[in-house]
Amino acid sequence: MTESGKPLKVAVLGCGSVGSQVVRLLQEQATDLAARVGSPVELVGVAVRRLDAAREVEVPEGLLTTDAEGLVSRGDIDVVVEVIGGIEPARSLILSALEHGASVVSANKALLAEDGPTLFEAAEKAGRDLYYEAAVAGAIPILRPLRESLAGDKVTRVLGIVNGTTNFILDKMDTSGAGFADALEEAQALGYAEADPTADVEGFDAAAKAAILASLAFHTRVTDADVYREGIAEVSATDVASAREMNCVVKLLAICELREQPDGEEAVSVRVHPAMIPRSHPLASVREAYNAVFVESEAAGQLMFYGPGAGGSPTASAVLGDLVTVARNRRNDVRGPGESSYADRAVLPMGEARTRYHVAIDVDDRAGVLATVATAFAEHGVSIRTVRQEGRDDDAQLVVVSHEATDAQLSATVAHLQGMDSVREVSSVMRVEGGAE
Ligand SMILES: NC(=O)C1=CN([C@@H]2O[C@H](COP(=O)(O)OP(=O)(O)OC[C@H]3O[C@@H](n4cnc5c(N)ncnc54)[C@H](O)[C@@H]3O)[C@@H](O)[C@H]2O)C=CC1
Ligand SMILES: N[C@@H](CC=O)C(=O)O
Ligand code: NA
Repeated sequence: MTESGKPLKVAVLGCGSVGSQVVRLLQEQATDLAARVGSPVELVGVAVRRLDAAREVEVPEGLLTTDAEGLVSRGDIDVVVEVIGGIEPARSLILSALEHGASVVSANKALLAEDGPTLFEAAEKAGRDLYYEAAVAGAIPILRPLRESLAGDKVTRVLGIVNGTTNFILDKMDTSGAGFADALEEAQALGYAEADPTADVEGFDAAAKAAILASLAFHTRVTDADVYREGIAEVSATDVASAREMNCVVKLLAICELREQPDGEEAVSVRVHPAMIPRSHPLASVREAYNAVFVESEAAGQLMFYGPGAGGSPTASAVLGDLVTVARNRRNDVRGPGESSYADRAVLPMGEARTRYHVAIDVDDRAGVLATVATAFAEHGVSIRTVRQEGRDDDAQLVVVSHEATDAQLSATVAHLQGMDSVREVSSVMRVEGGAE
């Protein structure tokens, strides 16, 4: 056991947006952190790519190094904070830190979603902690509640707005009627969206977070490769207006569900895509670049976690929370809860996901067309909840909202519709989530 009073040594890898704020908080909160941990928390090294780069924080003399591997393998480091991002060298550095006896705190959703099990097994073998609260929804405490507070309950569903950039864009489209391209431009001008917004806009960032959420919620291993993903680039101003007419709003959702199979086994379904949700749903009120995660569990019912999902300082708050936890554990020579994957559940293909659908179909405006469209839905077992028709000279648009069906049933229906003479185009298909059937 580390003696009371003996400093716990912390190394930070990366001094960018998050790392600089971690370094700042470690310095500014040193007295409180020592009191909370029970020993001083001493920053002993900060690995950077370039010593002469401009930084948002002043790093004390002699702590900067470009030799990250040398820092994590010193052998006397208690906690390594990895805020470099990306797969390599972050993975090798975390593995080396664990092998050399350090516990690890990381914000690296991409790495945890792609190769979490390798890291969890290394932490287990080393008898050290690996915590990553900042990796999902930034400052919002969601991973610890799933791992610890809800450990005695059964989580059945997690619905998350876990990407601030796309939420900002969709919110702009909803409030101003802007198209996707204009809203993206505004997000970039305000610094929310990166110059290359692919990871956010195409849903890769949210899919990584969905994999991490599903793994913790359902005690099983889910990687980003298991997650069905669609981004928001195809969401049109018309889709957003259509949602508005139904008193809904379009959000990019990470949806993790526990599904009972016909054989009684439970499997998981994990998907990220734009969806309409009723304006009365708590997630509909999540505006601008905020994040929120809505959790449904058997005993607790419905819970909502809300706050800033990104930004250097909010993300550093989550990193520091983990740091205090693992530092306390080091001081007491114990480990906190590690990976829980005992349930070993299958991940269902997207075709087996069940939800409702909003389908806009451009058709010839003549007698019998509505009946043939309804027949196409019926033939694939998709029950229609409502139909609305808007006439335009000799053509019309039918807007069909279905009851729950599988994605495979809906895809077959759309293919059928597209082959019909009276159908000019299936102009939009959007899933509808978060409401009563
Ligand atoms: N910025 C945010 O709002 C959030 C970030 N995260 C995660 O936090 C991590 C860090 O993100 P940011 O700080 O935004 O990125 P950033 O790009 O601002 O900072 C990363 C820093 O690591 C440095 N670096 C890269 N390779 C290095 C190496 N081999 N040795 C030493 N330093 C190296 C870079 O020079 C850069 O300064 C990522 O995993 C990201 O996904 C998570 C939640 C929110
Ligand atoms: N790019 C992400 C920030 C980090 O998780 C977002 O827009 O939410
Ligand atoms: Na978080």
